[in-house]
Amino acid sequence: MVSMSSKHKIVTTTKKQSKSVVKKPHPFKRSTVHPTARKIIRFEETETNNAEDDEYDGPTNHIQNNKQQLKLKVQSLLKTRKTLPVYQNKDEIMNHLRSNPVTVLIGETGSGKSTQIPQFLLDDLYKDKKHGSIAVTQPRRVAAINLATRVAQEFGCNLGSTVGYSVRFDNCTNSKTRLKYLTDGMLLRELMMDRNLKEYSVVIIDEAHERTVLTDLILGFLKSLIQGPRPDLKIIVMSATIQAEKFSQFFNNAPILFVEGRKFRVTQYYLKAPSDDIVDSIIRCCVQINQSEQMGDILCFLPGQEEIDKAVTILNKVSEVIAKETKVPLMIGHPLYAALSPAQQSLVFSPVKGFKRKVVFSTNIAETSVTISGVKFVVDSGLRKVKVWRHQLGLATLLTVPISQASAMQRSGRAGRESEGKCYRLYCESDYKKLPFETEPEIARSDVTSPVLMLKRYGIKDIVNWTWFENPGRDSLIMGLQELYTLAALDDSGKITERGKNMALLPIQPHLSSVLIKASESGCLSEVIDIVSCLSVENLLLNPQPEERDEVNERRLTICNGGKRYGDLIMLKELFNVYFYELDKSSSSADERRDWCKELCISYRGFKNVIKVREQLRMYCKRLFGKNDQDLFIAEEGIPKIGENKDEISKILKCFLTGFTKNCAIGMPDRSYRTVSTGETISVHPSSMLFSNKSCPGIMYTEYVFTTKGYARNVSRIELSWLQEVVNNGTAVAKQKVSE
Ligand SMILES: Nc1ncnc2c1ncn2[C@@H]1O[C@H](COP(=O)(O)OP(=O)(O)OP(=O)(O)O)[C@@H](O)[C@H]1O
Repeated sequence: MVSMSSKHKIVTTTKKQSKSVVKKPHPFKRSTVHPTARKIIRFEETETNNAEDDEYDGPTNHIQNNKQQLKLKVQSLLKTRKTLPVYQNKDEIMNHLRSNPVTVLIGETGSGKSTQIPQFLLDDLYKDKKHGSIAVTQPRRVAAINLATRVAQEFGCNLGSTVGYSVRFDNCTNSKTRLKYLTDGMLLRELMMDRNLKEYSVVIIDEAHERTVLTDLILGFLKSLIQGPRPDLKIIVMSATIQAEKFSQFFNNAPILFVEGRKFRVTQYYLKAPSDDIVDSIIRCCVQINQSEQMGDILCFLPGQEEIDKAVTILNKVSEVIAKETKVPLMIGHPLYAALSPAQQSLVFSPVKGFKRKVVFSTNIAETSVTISGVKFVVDSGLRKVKVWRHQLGLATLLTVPISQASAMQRSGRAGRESEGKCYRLYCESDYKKLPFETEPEIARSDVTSPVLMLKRYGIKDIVNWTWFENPGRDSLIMGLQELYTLAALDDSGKITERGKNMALLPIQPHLSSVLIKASESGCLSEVIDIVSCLSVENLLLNPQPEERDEVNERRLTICNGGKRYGDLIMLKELFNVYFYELDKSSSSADERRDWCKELCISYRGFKNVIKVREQLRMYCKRLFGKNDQDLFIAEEGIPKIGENKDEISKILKCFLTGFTKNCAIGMPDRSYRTVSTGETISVHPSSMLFSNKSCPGIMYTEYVFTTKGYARNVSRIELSWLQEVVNNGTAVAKQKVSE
């Protein structure tokens, strides 16, 4: 059914049939794990369309190679497409989109918004021989890649030709691409290069309800574009939940189009009593599903990498034993989180063969837009990790918090993509009702330094009164401006400097960008790129089990002479050198490298990612700083022994100090550390090389975590004179930029 918001008349309706669901006793109830789980929500089901297959009405001239194969795939997928509520209402939807410059489109999960609407628009572009392309933004890279892959198949082209994607460090498009799925960060980057987005005739903001900082920023930019230089740009804001009014009001009461109906029902089950060990509960739930349910894969949502890695290890061990003893499918656990390489992430999409059941343990990166073919069951811990920025202190804290109801719906929606599904919520129904309805917009709890830099790069003078979708507040903006001034990205009059412009073009946070820029001036770019690459990969160094910690630290210390004295940044460089120069470049086998990583409790996959990020950063730096290979690779003659070179180390650490001046603490006579920004006491995290070194005059850290108290992570030893030198230099740079 397609209808306009209550303010508007209903355009058209198709028949909808509500089926009552017969309540059968469910094995979940008999479980030793969740004896009290019960079914409480029924989902309505829309009537499926049994219409005859039409001829595919898309253009045919885009099919280039392997034509026959692509065509066969198109035809088979067309059958599925036609059952989607969005496809069934194609004409009404397209009439509406054609006649409105901005539309807010609301549809249930799985109704076909993300895959179908862009294709209808693409057909229109071809039919009407129009110029321009279509951009579809996604909050996450996994979703962008997954959708582009699927849509290329449905459309009948090779991925990266007519349909492609662009995510950080991976661009799969060519000059013929007309439909591009891209992360919102990439669209913002394009905006920095092409102010009016000339390339596009349509921009679709998908999953707008996620309200990431970057989505909010794009909404603001789009509004100023259609009110200014691009009145012709068509904008579609797509969302699965009911924040519709807010989006509509922002775009001067743009019409809201509701596409009702989901294809498959998902039944929810709740616990009667809350569980306190979420990993244990999730494993038990999987075992129970495996024993009592029909074939079908399982998707589990956990808050973070640590819980996921633990769950994968336990499940794979348990599963082997159970499968030997009883006649149940062998469960194969797979992790899915942002820090994995794209190749590792893509493994979760491969089907498992034989009498096996795939169990994917994911963070919320699989929560929206992603379809993992074969998944019939979702198990939801109800938790997620968020970074909360305390702008008064200039510190970010990582917290595990309950999700919103909207997130819970999205998560359960992943079970009903190809057939009816079941969602097991590992919390009580009463707790579900207490959850906030929507996820709090990220901008309300984030550091806005990076967004402010983008706005400045774009030429916005009055940041406070810009077309914010949600204004982050004066205090937060002023903190962002101050931070940029400290980084010499802005001059005294608040204008962006050349340094600031370069910082905005690098695909990393402003603090790290400023470190790279300083390194390019100091002649240690190559070394600093290596360290920044390590820092850009989440959880490269894994947390050893408490009983192994001393042993692992001892092993790390043996390799890292410099790290022992100067801390974690130098240790990263030393580890990188061994991995890259001694293992990766020599003929060491993958197994040898894996074993080396295991001994030191380092993520092997993480290191492979580091190498890729490093390549990309080198490319950016070459372009930006006009460095040639010799400048960049000068340190590579022989195996650099960074730990023995004091001057080199101080040069490197001073570069980091330019980006992290605020993240420093001074050693006190009682051997505690006090932060330079607020005077608070801060402790060195036990995971740091400097944990038991109590004699540093000062420390610099790239991360702050708050658990029972404030901890500095990624800690380096600094001399207080360096701090003075860097602060003085910073002021001099700012002054010089003003006089220029
Ligand atoms: N990679 C895929 N593999 C198998 N089926 C897929 C895939 N991608 C999409 N589909 C099918 O197309 C349907 C519509 O997907 P689409 O992403 O367009 O829905 P949506 O309305 O955008 O939902 P959501 O907002 O939850 O992502 C899915 O329910 C599924 O049946």
